[in-house]
Amino acid sequence: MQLDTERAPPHAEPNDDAIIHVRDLVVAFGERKILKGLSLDVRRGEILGFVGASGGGKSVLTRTILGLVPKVSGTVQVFGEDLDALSFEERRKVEQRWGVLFQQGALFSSLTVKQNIQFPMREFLTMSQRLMNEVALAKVEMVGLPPDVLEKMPSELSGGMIKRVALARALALDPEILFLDEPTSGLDPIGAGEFDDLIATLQQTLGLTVFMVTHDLDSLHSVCDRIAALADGKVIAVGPIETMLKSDHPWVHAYFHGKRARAAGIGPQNGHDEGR
Ligand SMILES: Nc1ncnc2c1ncn2[C@@H]1O[C@H](COP(=O)(O)OP(=O)(O)OP(=O)(O)O)[C@@H](O)[C@H]1O
Repeated sequence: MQLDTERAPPHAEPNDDAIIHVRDLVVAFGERKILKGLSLDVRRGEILGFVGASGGGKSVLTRTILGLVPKVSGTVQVFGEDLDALSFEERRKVEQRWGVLFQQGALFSSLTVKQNIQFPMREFLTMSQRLMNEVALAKVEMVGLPPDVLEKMPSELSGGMIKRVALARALALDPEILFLDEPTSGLDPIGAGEFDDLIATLQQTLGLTVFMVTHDLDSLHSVCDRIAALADGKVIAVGPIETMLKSDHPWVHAYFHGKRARAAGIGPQNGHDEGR
């Protein structure tokens, strides 16, 4: 089986441009190992799409990087820091430097949009109400929503608007890294395409690094600089779409050569070089 990792071997030191550095990561629930020695670098300033079969452990990896799931062994460094080695206060400082959009949007249903966006500000910072209001307004505008959305309740919003509000909240503290767990799931193709465009624009204007778990082949094609594929508890291919097309791992091959991939414009017929 061909290993397509274009990165250094698993025991190498982090590259200077690796803002997230994962080596030999093992995560298990009871006896059941989900991640079995996974290694991955996410480079500063890139949009990395993370794909893999359903139930394969994509969310588990995200949650482990965020320090929400304990690891059995291996190394996880974010901004060069090993979260497990940090004090509570140091860890909170690191947590302020990332924003997270979980799969379901996960807004607090009893809070207004404004209160949802201000939640991380209240949790991590001491800011006047006036300044928080200004920031909340700037964030809704940043994600393409009108100011009157600020006083609405989540139940009054469409699915696409909820995703945008959740994104505004993830951006509340001006993060350096944005974690997105299936950001376009549940959106219609037009809404998903607009959300992809928004991510790409924000990444460029804010200089973000984006780690995006997705099943959406359109997103992978249109916004991701690189893709990492998870199978059997490891990253078995990483690189641009062309690298995925070259992989002879059965899952990666089936995923990137299937009917849906062709419909998303992925493949040699669309100018992707498949040559070895
Ligand atoms: N807290 C937990 N306790 C026990 N098992 C868990 C826990 N969290 C996740 N799992 C299991 O780990 C496996 C990987 O789950 P995960 O949610 O990471 O998959 P995924 O790749 O994100 O899937 P999907 O694409 O469907 O969202 C699943 O079998 C899941 O049941």
